[in-house]
Amino acid sequence: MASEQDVRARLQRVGQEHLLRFCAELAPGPRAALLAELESLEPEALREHCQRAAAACARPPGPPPDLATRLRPLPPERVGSVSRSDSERRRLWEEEGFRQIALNKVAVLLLAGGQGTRLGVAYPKGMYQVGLPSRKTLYQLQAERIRRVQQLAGERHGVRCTVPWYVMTSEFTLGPTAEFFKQHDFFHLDPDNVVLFEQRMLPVVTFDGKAILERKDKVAMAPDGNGGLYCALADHQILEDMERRGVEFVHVYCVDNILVRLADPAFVGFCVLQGADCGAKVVEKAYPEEPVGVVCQVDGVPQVVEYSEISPETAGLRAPDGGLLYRAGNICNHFFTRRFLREVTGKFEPLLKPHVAVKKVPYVDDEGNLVKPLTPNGIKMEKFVFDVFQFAEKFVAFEVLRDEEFSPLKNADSADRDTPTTARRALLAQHYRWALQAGARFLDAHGARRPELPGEEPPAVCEISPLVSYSGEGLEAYLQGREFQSPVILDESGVRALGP
Ligand SMILES: CC(=O)N[C@H]1[C@@H](OP(=O)(O)O)O[C@H](CO)[C@@H](O)[C@@H]1O
Repeated sequence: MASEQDVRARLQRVGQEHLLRFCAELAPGPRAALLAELESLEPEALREHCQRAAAACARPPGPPPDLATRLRPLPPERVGSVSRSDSERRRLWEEEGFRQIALNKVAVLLLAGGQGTRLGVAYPKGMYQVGLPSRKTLYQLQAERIRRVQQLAGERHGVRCTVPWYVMTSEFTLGPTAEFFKQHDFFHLDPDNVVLFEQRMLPVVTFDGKAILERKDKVAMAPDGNGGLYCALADHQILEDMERRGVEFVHVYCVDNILVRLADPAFVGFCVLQGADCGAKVVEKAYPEEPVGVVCQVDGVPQVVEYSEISPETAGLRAPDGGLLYRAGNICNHFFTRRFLREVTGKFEPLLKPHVAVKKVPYVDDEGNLVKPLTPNGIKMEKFVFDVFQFAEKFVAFEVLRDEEFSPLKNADSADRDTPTTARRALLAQHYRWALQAGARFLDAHGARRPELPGEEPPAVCEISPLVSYSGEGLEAYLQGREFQSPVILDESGVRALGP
């Protein structure tokens, strides 16, 4: 290990020696930990990172002034739509997706390095359970959807097949996620097919370009954004692992959407049949200020303009049909060919521009007191996973129905939207719809039929295990013509009424 002197000299060279200002008073353990942490920061990279952060932050906030004139919606020929296509076309997409899954060519990759700050929990978001009757967590729902889609593809093609699950974690989420998966026996997936890997962390920087100490013995670090994926793929030889397994197509998604369809055969099939190397699932934006990125074109090149980087005027523009002009809302579900990912990691990654997020970051002041700032004081630099769309040879978007596929968990229940309550409702409303379509009827406590028009809360609670149905299929056998008293759970062992 390098001596304090060496570390100090390196930091002095790049104007960051303040990071050692409490070193002398630390006990040997914390002191060694701090020196090890500082030694791992390459001085020139640290200098560049800090300067870049301060410079980026000094630029006027908001979108570049000419962005609005360079922006266009995606041309219709690049967009496939579930609602605007006939059932035969949808069947063809799905069939192709299942075929690729059965050939073991499809993997899913979860972006799970985030800290869940808005949700207000200290553990990984995937471990959150939104209060479903089954108490299942997001991770469990996802694992079970993988199992089901493997089973469906396998049955169609008379094979056993695997959809490997790659999980990108960060320093914050790796330990607890690995532990949680073990505790739950990988939700009955083969642990060999669940690959956890870690994204990089970057120092958080003050407005004048100094890395922040969050404790006397620790630099404030933050994950490098979900676009840290591309460095992490290279750091951990994930593409080589995919190649060994014969994976050609990767469905990348973020952890917080309770309705996410892992390895969605329709989406995968659509992208494959289009010959796309890169694709994004979108839903129609609900309202101009909705915090979702818009998938569009800038100077004719496909891109996502993030909600934090679009002006309210542009977001509110209307198309001739009265809908939003920029209506393709990004739901963080992306399709990539392995070949494209290889190109990105090998060639394009350094061209991705980091985005600036200004946050309140706890720090130690010059006297060594821990301060929780009331106003933002720290710059986090993050790359965005979708910033690679510009490099695609053929980019396509796939529009799906919000009620069926998008209900993200972003905020605590004190907020109006995207909360545990809205996520739970969205899932239960979907399952209620599926049950009705499959011919179930629900009775109230007095044996009377419940009205069948879902309001905010579905009129009956019916939770369907992903192991029974992935997207509403196969339910008639259990439900056709049967009457149930709410609440009901339908899992592998059949329909189970829950006690009062
Ligand atoms: C960098 C990135 O991927 N941003 C995504 C992602 O944003 P969050 O800041 O994680 O909420 O999820 C949104 C959908 O839930 C999507 O609309 C947005 O574009």
